Amino acid sequence: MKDFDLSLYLVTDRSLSLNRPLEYVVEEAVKGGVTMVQLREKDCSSKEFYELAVRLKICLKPYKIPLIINDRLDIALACDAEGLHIGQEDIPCAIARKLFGKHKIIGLSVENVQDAIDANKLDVDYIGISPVFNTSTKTDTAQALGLDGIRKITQISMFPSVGIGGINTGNAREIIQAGADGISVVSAIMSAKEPLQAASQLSEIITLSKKNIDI
Ligand SMILES: Cc1ncc(COP(=O)(O)OP(=O)(O)O)c(N)n1
Ligand SMILES: Cc1ncsc1CCOP(=O)(O)O
Ligand SMILES: [Mg+2]
Repeated sequence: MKDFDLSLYLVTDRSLSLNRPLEYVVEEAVKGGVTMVQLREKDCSSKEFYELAVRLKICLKPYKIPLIINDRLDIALACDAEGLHIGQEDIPCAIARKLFGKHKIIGLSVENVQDAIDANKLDVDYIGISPVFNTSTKTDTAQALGLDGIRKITQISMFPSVGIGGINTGNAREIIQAGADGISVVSAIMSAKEPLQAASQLSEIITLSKKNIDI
């Protein structure tokens, strides 16, 4: 049984970390309640990506928080990450599964209802509903799905899900109420003045939303 909790999933972006070291922000976020971490690097060499992945793996190990690598199966294999996140234009899921192994976590982005129907035939462990809202963190996205998109996709998907895109303390509750198992955020934690506090606030909202308790 794969052991992972999608409740509060941090996706990194060093350009949004207010010049603080990546490990500092990630560790504070984990102390605040982040349950999964994805290393997402769009502009660095393979060497740097690999070195960052190894450092984050060491940083997360004492907390037993899974490290997921964005896009790059080679880096995920090289650092023995717990998981890989792929999108619709990335390496095909079947190939990733074959090379990465059945015990590893594979997440797939779904950008519309048809993607979610197609994903039901694939060997993935979770889906990222992407994007829920427009965001300046990633501009090459499909059309925003909104809360209605989350409702439709979670109803037909066999897999646990996170919403991603424009999520913060103001709308996290709605994401869970619409049917997602968790939220995935970049700027709400990476750019927070106090990442520990930001994660802790989001974590509390998710916990209460799952119990259907008013805040
Ligand atoms: C949890 C999660 N969901 C969706 C995405 C987006 O993946 P993708 O569509 O491949 O886009 P990039 O992140 O590679 O730009 C994600 N990274 N994580
Ligand atoms: C990586 C990614 N995939 C879809 S939207 C997005 C960025 C989300 O960033 P933010 O949480 O800052 O809106
Ligand atoms: Mg991708």
